[in-house]
Amino acid sequence: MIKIAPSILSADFAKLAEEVKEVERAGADYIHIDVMDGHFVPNITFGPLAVRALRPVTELPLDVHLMIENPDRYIPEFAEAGADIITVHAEACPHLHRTVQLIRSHGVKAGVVLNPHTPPDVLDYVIGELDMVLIMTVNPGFGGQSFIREVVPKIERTAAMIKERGLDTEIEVDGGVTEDTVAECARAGATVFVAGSAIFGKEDRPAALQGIRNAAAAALQ
Ligand SMILES: O=C(CO)[C@H](O)[C@H](O)COP(=O)(O)O
Repeated sequence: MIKIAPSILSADFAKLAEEVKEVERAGADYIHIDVMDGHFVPNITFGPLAVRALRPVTELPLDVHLMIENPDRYIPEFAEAGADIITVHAEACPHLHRTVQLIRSHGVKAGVVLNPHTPPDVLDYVIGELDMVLIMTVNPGFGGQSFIREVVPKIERTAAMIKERGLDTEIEVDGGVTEDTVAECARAGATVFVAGSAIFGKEDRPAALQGIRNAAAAALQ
């Protein structure tokens, strides 16, 4: 099952609702919202108010990626704003298990994000609590960066860990995902593909989204 999660970081912020509706009509599975605080990453984007504003715009799950320090401070607000999935960076959470429990206590799906340099071993004692693992294939902070191919074996290792334990945790990949790079991620075991510039940077968004989905599907045949 292949899921496509357009990242609104590359959308036109002046017409965000229309952009979200367009990718929903085009068959997107999740709306990926990149929350950046200017501390954990050097960029600033959306807060809970943006999630709240987008909630009535779409029926799709809102996949909220927190690239922030001290996420525990804001998880309740993002949950109340309408997030369906909240992912937090392992690198930002000294008490990762507690943070995951906090997300789940709000009835929201929980995920952990790994930066390109972070080994999957950090998931060892928490993976059973996770709905999603998000593997970054760029250093977080900006859209439009080049795919870091060295990360692909980490997708394979994570997929093997999930399979060995009989879990159904989703593996999402984020960063530089295009028609050209999605195949190797799919073959490695990823099932959810975040794409920002490869969708919103294109004139024909439905064709771009379908192109990524087709390339992932073809890789699995
Ligand atoms: O988390 C992210 C960056 O930190 C993003 O989701 C990223 O914006 C994806 O964009 P692109 O597909 O253009 O690489």
